[in-house]
Amino acid sequence: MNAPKPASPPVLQLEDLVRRRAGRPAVRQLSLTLQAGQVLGLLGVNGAGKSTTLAMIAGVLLPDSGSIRLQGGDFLEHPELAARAIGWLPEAAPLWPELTVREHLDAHARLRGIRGAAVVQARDAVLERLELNDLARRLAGVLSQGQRQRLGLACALLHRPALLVLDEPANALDPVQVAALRKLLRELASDGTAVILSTHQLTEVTAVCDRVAILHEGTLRYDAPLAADQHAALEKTFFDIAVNGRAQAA
Ligand SMILES: Nc1ncnc2c1ncn2[C@@H]1O[C@H](COP(=O)(O)OP(=O)(O)OP(=O)(O)O)[C@@H](O)[C@H]1O
Repeated sequence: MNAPKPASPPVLQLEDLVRRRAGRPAVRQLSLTLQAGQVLGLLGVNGAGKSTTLAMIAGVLLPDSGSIRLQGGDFLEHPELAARAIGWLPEAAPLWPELTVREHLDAHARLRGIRGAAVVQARDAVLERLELNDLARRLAGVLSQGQRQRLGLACALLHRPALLVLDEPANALDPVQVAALRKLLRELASDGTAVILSTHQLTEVTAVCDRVAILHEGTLRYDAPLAADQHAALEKTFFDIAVNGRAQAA
């Protein structure tokens, strides 16, 4: 008889993450696990610690203590794991104004270790997916905010990461592009990509996420699956935590 196949490790495991900023705790003892194909919405009021959490997951900010495992590997000991496994879109996509859209994608491909014909393949796929073909030769410095956001997302997706980390991804997008982003995230999730996104928009969470976590003053106060049609319940939980610091019984 064949031995049962071992289950894949979670895409992301945070254990007791702590990070102080400007001498004050920004994230406290944060633990959570994300599986392939899950879309987690990270909510919280301004200053709750969302961006700090995402920056630690993306590897651009070191935790003071705690551990981060990516696909089972210790990410803090092997930061190179992030280049392969993570696609990261910070709050404002970091772009070089003097490079074209296409040059950005080529540069990102090389940074991710993609070489030769695979560069063109990866670049063309995201140009198509993010509807950037018409802008391929345009300089990033003259793109509109929404177009910059789409280019940032294309850079994050280029190497088909196992985990996509998005800080306010719908910022500056028009309603047509918001709908396209929702569809894209659902498609990625059904292909097994894990997504963690922070947002202030509860509607974004109810539209695309199957799980929601709420941070308050750096502490994880809520983490639960989100079924369809739960917008009203989520709104109540969010405001309970934002105003009283904890969820009230239904
Ligand atoms: N660069 C920084 N230097 C010092 N303190 C910072 C810095 N960035 C954030 N902080 C502090 O860390 C805490 C958490 O901020 P963070 O940006 O993670 O929250 P957030 O939930 O993403 O907020 P927002 O919704 O406003 O973007 C806040 O108290 C903030 O003042």
